[in-house]
Amino acid sequence: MMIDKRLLSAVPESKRYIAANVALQWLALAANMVLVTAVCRLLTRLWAGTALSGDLAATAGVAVVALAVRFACAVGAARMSYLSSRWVKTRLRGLLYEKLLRLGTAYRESVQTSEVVQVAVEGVDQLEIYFGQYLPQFFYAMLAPLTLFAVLAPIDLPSAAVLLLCVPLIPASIAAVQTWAKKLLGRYWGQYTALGDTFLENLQGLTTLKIYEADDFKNREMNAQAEAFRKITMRVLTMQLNSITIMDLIAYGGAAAGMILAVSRLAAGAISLQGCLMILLLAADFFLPMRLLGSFFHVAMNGMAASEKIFRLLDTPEPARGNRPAPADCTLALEAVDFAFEEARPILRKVTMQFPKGSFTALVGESGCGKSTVAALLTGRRHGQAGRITLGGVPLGELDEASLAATVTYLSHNSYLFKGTVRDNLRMAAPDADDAALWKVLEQVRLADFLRAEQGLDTPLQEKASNLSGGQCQRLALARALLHDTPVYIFDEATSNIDVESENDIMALIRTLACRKTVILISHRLANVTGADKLYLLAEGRVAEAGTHTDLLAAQGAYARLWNAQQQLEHYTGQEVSA
Ligand SMILES: Nc1ncnc2c1ncn2[C@@H]1O[C@H](COP(=O)(O)OP(=O)(O)OP(=O)(O)O)[C@@H](O)[C@H]1O
Repeated sequence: MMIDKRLLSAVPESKRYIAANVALQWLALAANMVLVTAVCRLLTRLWAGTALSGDLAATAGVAVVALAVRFACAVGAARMSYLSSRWVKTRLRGLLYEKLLRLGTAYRESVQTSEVVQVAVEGVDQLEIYFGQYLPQFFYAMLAPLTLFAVLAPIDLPSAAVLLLCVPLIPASIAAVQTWAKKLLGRYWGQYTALGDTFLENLQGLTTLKIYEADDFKNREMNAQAEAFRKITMRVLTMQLNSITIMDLIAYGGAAAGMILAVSRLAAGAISLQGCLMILLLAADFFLPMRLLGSFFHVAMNGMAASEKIFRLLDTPEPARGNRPAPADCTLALEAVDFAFEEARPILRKVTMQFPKGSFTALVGESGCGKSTVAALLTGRRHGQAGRITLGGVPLGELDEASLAATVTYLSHNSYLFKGTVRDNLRMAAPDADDAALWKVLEQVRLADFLRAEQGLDTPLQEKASNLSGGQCQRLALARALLHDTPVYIFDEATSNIDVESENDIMALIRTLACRKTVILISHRLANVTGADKLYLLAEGRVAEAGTHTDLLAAQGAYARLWNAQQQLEHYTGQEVSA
């Protein structure tokens, strides 16, 4: 009940540090008992007037040694706590990291980024106390009263028995609140991650909120959420404080009961003065370890609530992953694929498409018709609910993920550029590429002149390359994609959000690339796709039309209507500009 076996077995290395910690605390207790015995003997002799001249020096010597041992044990136990905590952090964060890697590119299908951050940082920190302090204290709190009982029982069995029997009242009081506390802490963690989620989102979207003057509204919304979190935090603290007060009452009450009994036994002449003094001085030690355990317990419970989240993440089903290498024939195909984010709202229905090796295919259709979803399926970031998605006839699920990544490069309009230098960002696509190769792709995307005027390949980039323009970011992302040099490229609206000059440059590069690679181009602008070997028009989750630009125009269907509408618009805009 108070020890989570799965948690313990997740970090097996911590067991020996916990054992050493308990042993050191026990040694400190033994030193304390020796000290108390020596002091009590001296006091008794002084009281009786039988003290010898060397008694004081001998007791002082014992005291110095005992205190030195206690100090060394305390330092050692703290070191063991630290080592155990260090293992917990390393191991659990390692497990979480490996899990995310195994979930692969599809990880966001099952977990939210902010939850991963909170669980891996704060959640694991909570477990540091569970392993470093709570677990050693749990075992020591069992051992200490039994040891004291073994020492005091021969002196006076009734007093020692009363003290021992009162000790379990502390864990009993903890158990009484445990079920309730568990529920409360579960809710506390739920609200904590939800608040973190909102905070992260609002922080990322702060500029947008300012532009629309919606920051005040979001502020109130977050205040309400923070207030709810404050309330539940106060409830957790109240619960912990109340429980600590109850434990204190039991601890001091129990010790007092034992002491009163010992004094009355002394008055009745049933025990010696030295025995009575020993019981008086050691009575509190029966309860202190259990009392300390009680105070760690609430932190440990918090850690256990966090561990549920950790295990939920670790238990997230992983997509079936094979280990077959990508075949030489890099023809991609979708056969009768169904896909839905929510069951009630199908996005793709029985979609069949072929992207033969070396071909140039375009996906077009109205916004929201599922073009990017097809791209996500082809790159393994999403998984279809029915049908087959294959590369060279091999289902994607059977392919080794690295091999798929080495075959297909995906470039969207918001590819991630990392903080660092231009070289760092390019090198992640080709770690062995030399500077000449990097400059070559930068020339191709027409970014070289700009970078030469800056600091060349060492030009620093801020987070998300916020110190570059939209067109420059897009060109740099394209340079990185070209450097990756895979047989298949998927461009998903790679020219949206940028100026006409950049768009023309990038489109020219994509067309050149299409002469030697398999290219799949998703574009809302039909003028960009007229040269494609085949066009697929998606509508309402189905392939509505397929063929070359000329075929589809001749068919006079939805594509032709879309084409005419866009032509009219571009012609009209052109006239407006020239007028
Ligand atoms: N993570 C998601 N959860 C739920 N629904 C989603 C999610 N992502 C996309 N959708 C929905 O799936 C549908 C298809 O989205 P998709 O991004 O594939 O469209 P698209 O054709 O690429 O659109 P656009 O041209 O505007 O980029 C949309 O209706 C969208 O609302």
